[in-house]
Amino acid sequence: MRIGIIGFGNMGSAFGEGLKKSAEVVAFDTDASKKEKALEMGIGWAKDLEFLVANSDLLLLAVKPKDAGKVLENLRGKMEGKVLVSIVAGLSLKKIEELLGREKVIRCMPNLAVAVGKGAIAYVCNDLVEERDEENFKESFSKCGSLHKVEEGLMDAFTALAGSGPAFVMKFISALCLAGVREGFSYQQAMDIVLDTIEGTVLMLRTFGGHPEEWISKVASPSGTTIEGIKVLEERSFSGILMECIRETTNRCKQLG
Ligand SMILES: NC(=O)C1=CN([C@@H]2O[C@H](COP(=O)(O)OP(=O)(O)OC[C@H]3O[C@@H](n4cnc5c(N)ncnc54)[C@H](O)[C@@H]3O)[C@@H](O)[C@H]2O)C=CC1
Ligand SMILES: O=C(O)[C@@H]1CCC=N1
Repeated sequence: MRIGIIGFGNMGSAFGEGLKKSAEVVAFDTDASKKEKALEMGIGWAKDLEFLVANSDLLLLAVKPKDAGKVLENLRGKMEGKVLVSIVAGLSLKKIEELLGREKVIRCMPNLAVAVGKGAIAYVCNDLVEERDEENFKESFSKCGSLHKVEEGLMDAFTALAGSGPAFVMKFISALCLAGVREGFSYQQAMDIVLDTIEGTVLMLRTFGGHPEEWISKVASPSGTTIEGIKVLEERSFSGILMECIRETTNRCKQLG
């Protein structure tokens, strides 16, 4: 399988790391300075878009929303039945087909954790994508994280929860680290403690299952320490704030469409 990455920025290069494990990967970017990083990663470099398309079986569109339209118009009539996978936030299958023409398209929403093979990746196929196309997609992209086939109507919410998710998790981690510093740890000590606690908590939930609120009751001893912290989170509407965060992120994604 030969995969051509259009746009070798944050996401294009992150995907390159995972996709090269099971496919021959070539990249193209209008910013030639990205070439060095691609070659260092063992990824080929195409001198132009036409060369990339001619030497790929599947194309990954990894440019910003503002740049996607002109790329798709440049690809029009050149796909030769190949699959286009778009990770552009808010860009619907319908809009892609308006720009590209009636071609095989998979709308995909990953997150940056594809860089370490632990991405959360949603996808939806248009009606022209055949079973073998989807299998080829899953074979390569499953090397970059967990795949979630979703209805296109949930893609904007997935973008908010998972696509933007690493930024919200990093904000949570940063706040806990600062809290640790406030109590007397160095920042590095606090980060080590926080990351161990989050990693252990995730593993506990994935290993034993159950509902997060059940786990909170296992940790919060009667009249103990934890419940004082939970009280602050409830009083300051921690859950409500996160719901609004995801709602506004989802709405912005809809606006991009
Ligand atoms: N950053 C993230 O965590 C996520 C981003 N996305 C989506 O991925 C897409 C890319 O995002 P990033 O990688 O963060 O952006 P980026 O700005 O880091 O990378 C985009 C790359 O596209 C290149 N480019 C621009 N016009 C081009 C053209 N005509 N032909 C070839 N290359 C061109 C730019 O030079 C740049 O290197 C966006 O549509 C974004 O919505 C999706 C999920 C997560
Ligand atoms: O912030 C953005 O628009 C992109 C899409 C999802 C994550 N980053």
